[in-house]
Amino acid sequence: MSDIIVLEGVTKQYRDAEVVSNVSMHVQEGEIYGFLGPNGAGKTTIMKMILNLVKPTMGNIRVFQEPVLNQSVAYLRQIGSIIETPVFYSRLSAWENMKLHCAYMGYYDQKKMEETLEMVGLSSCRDKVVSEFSLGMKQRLGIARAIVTRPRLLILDEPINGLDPMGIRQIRELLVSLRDNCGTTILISSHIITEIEQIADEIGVLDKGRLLREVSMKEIRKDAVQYIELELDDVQKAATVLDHRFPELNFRVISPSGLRVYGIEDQTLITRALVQENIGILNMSCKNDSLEDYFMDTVIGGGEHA
Ligand SMILES: Nc1ncnc2c1ncn2[C@@H]1O[C@H](COP(=O)(O)OP(=O)(O)OP(=O)(O)O)[C@@H](O)[C@H]1O
Repeated sequence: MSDIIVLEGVTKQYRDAEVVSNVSMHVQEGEIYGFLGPNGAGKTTIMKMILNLVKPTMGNIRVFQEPVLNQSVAYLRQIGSIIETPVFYSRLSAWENMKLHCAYMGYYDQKKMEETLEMVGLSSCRDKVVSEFSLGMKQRLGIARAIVTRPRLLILDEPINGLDPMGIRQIRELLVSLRDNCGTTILISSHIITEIEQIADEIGVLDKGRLLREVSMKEIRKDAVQYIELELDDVQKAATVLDHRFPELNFRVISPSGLRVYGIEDQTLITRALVQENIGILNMSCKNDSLEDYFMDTVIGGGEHA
C-alpha cells in the first residue's frame, strides 16, 4: 500500500504560539486513520493544512504523492471533507444543498445523490429546508455532502458530533463499507475513542501540537494487557487487604468503587481473600487494555515522539 498523505516535519505557528510542532505522519491508501488528541491538540489545524486551507510555517505535506502547495484545485475534487461544523444554505432543502455542492465539484449524478441521502438516513427529509434540521441531521447531511462524489480520500473532523447512538452506528458502518467496498482512505478525528477503536487501522496520537505516537491497531491489540476489573463496596479496604496478603500483586484503584488487577491467572485467590474480609464484590470482569487506556497512558505519560 502506498502513502496517500505524508507530512514531514510540519510546524504551524500563529504569532508566538506553535500549535503544530514538527509533525511527521503517514496515511496509507485504503486505511482508516484515527486521529486522537485532547482539545486544542492541533488535529483540525493539521487537517486544514492537508486541505490547503492553512499554510504550514515549515515542513512538507504531500497528498496523492504530490506536494500540496503544487497541487491544482483538481486534487480537491478527489477529497471529501468535514472540517469543524458543516455550513449549508439554510433556506434551501437538503436536496438543493447537495445539488449545489455537486455542481461546484463538477459532478452530477442524481442516482448517487439519492443513494447517498439514503445511506445517511435522510431520504425522507430531502425536501425539508436545512434551517429546520437538528444538529444530528445537519451532521448527517455534512457526511452525505462529503461522500456523494465517492472521493478517493475522506477527511472527517469530529463527524459523529451530535449524532444519536443509531446515527453513530450507521455512520460507523458506512465508513467501514466505503473503505472495504470502494477503497476509500479515511482520516477521522473523534473524541469518542471507542468508535475509533472499532473502525481504525492506524492511530495517530497528538498532544500540544506534537505527534506522540503513530501505531497500528493490530500493534495496540497485540500488546494489550489483560486484567480483572472489580467493582467493590469498599475499595480502600480491598487495597489494604490485597497489599497485605499479596505484596507482589500488581493492582490499581481506578475509581471510588473500581479496582484493576493485572497479570493474574487464578482470580479465585483474590476473590476468596476479599470475601473473607467481608468486602462485597458487586461486579467482576476480565478485560483487555482498550484504545482509551492506550490513549490515556500515551498522553498522560507524555509518550515519546513517533
Ligand atoms: N487561526 C488561529 N489563530 C490562532 N490560534 C489558532 C487558530 N486556529 C487554531 N488555533 C489554536 O491552535 C491550537 C490547536 O487548535 P485545533 O483546532 O487544531 O485543535 P484540535 O485538536 O482540533 O482541538 P479540538 O479537539 O478542540 O477540536 C489551539 O490552541 C487553538 O487555539
